[in-house]
Amino acid sequence: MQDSSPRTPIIAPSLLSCDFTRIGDEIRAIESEGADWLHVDVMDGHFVPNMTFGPPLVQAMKSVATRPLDVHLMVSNPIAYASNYVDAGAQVLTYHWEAMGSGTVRGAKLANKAFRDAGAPMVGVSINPNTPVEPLEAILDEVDLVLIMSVFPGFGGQRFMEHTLSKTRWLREQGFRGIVEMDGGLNAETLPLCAAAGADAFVAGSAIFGAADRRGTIESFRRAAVEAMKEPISGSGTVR
Ligand SMILES: O=C(CO)[C@H](O)[C@H](O)COP(=O)(O)O
Ligand SMILES: [Fe+2]
Repeated sequence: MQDSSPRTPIIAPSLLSCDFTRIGDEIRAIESEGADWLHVDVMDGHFVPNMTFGPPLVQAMKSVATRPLDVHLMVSNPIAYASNYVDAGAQVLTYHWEAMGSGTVRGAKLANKAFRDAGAPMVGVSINPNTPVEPLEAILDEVDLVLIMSVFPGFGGQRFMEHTLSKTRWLREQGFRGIVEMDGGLNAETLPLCAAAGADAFVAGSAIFGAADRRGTIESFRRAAVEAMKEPISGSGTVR
């Protein structure tokens, strides 16, 4: 089944690439430059080899943000921290499939329930580039968003992995009506491929915060996504 409802692009700059010494100013600026969501990469030094934002810092971000905080938990025990991040202000709270019982339907169902019970306004599940998407079929009716990682999680500035596009297409082929978000290596060349494959939320860190003209970059990303979304979902675009 194909979903033919119109999709609206969500551009989500990743704060991982902002200037941490001026994070409040960076949030205000990127919102005024057109960000729809603020993507917040939470890393625990265990699930991924990097560490970033704890709940107090996310709460501080929330105190200046007017746009939804899209919190991507790259942590080994997401259930233990769900209520902390909801209380801190996460609007979208996403865990990793691989973190739950090494990737099981039972584990994911536990996380979905725990996140709902914690009061998460939107619940998301994410998969790494080497994790198959098909097992998620059993939980698609329980989540608001699926985040397809197009790089291995842990660091910004990596190269987009083209094979991940087929997972986005597969989700739409199943008739998944929630948000499909892609994250990692998105830029002017790769973002339209994600949109054409069926994604509607686009995370970009280095391509936005590293741009001389952030407003123009966000605008051009949005235009490219709108254009790509006009076509039926198909094809397997190539990346040079
Ligand atoms: O989840 C992430 C890394 O684990 C980031 O959201 C992602 O890497 C964004 O950075 P860039 O756009 O520079 O690839
Ligand atoms: Fe992320």
